Amino acid sequence: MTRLSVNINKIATLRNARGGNNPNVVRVAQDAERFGAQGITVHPRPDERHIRYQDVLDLKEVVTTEFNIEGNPDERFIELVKRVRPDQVTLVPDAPDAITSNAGWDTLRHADHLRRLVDTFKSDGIRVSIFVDANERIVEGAKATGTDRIELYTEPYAAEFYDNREHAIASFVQAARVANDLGLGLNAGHDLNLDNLRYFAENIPGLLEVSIGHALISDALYFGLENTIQMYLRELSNV
Ligand SMILES: CC(=O)[C@@H](O)[C@H](O)COP(=O)(O)O
Ligand SMILES: NCC(=O)COP(=O)(O)O
Repeated sequence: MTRLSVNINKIATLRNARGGNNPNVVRVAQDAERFGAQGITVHPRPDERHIRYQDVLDLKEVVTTEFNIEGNPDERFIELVKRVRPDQVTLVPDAPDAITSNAGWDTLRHADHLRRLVDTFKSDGIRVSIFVDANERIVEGAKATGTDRIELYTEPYAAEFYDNREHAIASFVQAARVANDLGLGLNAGHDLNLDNLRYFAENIPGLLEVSIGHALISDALYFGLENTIQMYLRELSNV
């Protein structure tokens, strides 16, 4: 079974546009759970352009499903995650000025750094996932850090999906097989949507979780949040 974690960054983007508290990020998280989300994901960035560090503290008080905090592990992020102790932390190597996440870790080059991070979070009982490209050697490198899971960066899959889905997914299937063989848990995310989700989930062995934000929140403008979450869950059913 593949679980759906709803990324609520874009709710905070909308809230921040006016400086008030509408929409209310905490309330949306609670509603998303009520509508069937099996997890809540947030990605605080140093400029707090969407999720603020205070949001993460507030969400910790109310989230009852899996709480997943993603981000680049700078000092402030590490301190926040260790204070909040979410169910899962996902380490993402994006630069502070990146518009959005645009690559996974080079787990070979940053092996020592990642090993230390994995140790520090695991010693607090936090499950660790490392954001990676679909590349066998990179997955093997992730295993060597001691991480519990990896999250496959799915933007290249999403970008090629409409032209050639078999080709788009091939490297992801291979990377997933390696992860399965190594006993690494498997998550995935970035640019997954109602068109490409089922094909991905049906073809990736051992896919435990997808985190979806941008497309899901955009779809909610048309279909409403409750319907939209149900539509995404339907794409994940019977896979
Ligand atoms: C790690 C990942 O792929 C997502 O967290 C994505 O980066 C969403 O972040 P933004 O909402 O800031 O684009
Ligand atoms: N980890 C990926 C995520 O949380 C959401 O990414 P996106 O759906 O906003 O591209």
